[in-house]
Amino acid sequence: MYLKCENISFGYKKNSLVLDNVSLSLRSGEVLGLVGDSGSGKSTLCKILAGYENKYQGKVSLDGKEIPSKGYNPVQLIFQHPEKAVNPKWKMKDILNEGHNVPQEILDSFGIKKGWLNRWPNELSGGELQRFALARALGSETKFLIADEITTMLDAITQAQIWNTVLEIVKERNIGVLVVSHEKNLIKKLCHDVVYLKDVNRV
Ligand SMILES: Nc1ncnc2c1ncn2[C@@H]1O[C@H](COP(=O)(O)OP(=O)(O)OP(=O)(O)O)[C@@H](O)[C@H]1O
Repeated sequence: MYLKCENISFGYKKNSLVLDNVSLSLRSGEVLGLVGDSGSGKSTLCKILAGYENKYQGKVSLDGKEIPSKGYNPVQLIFQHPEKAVNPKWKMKDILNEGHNVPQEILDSFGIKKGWLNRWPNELSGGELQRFALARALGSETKFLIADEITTMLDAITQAQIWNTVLEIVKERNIGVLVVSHEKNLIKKLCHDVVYLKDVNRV
């Protein structure tokens, strides 16, 4: 299976492009790094790939077909700040099982403790919340994971624990992963290949 974007051009403002004719292809089971200067449009491209932004030119496809806009999205996006992706008025157990029931074995592999399920999001650390975000995103229908700086705010040990778990799961399930990071060592350690996004506004 392939997740592809072809000739993507996009700007938030008229006459000002953030992405100019960008193409990228990610196959099942591949761990691909996406690097580039700050502001070059990496997060914007992630949003386009996961269907969060629709007003672009070009084509995004999953095995040559358009990604369905309704129902479970097989392309799941995880952000740097998990607290922004959760409803602060919901308990973690409700956030976790909003779209589908997350299997106990996924909770165990991310080290999610039973007691955390009854807490509010603001009663968890960034690392704990990110484990929830990943467990939720790795539903059985997930085919691709877009990881936008997901461990940037975490200490080295937590970062390693989280990535080890993610890599184990994606390998087992043949999920393709796009890893956005500024950390060269992390990219080198995790990724089979790397693409560089050029800043269109830099000469
Ligand atoms: N919602 C938005 N509205 C207007 N401009 C935006 C919006 N989001 C991002 N931008 C602008 O688009 C450009 C690309 O931003 P984006 O976050 O995609 O870059 P990035 O490569 O992920 O950067 P970083 O590495 O710093 O996270 C930046 O100039 C940014 O200011």
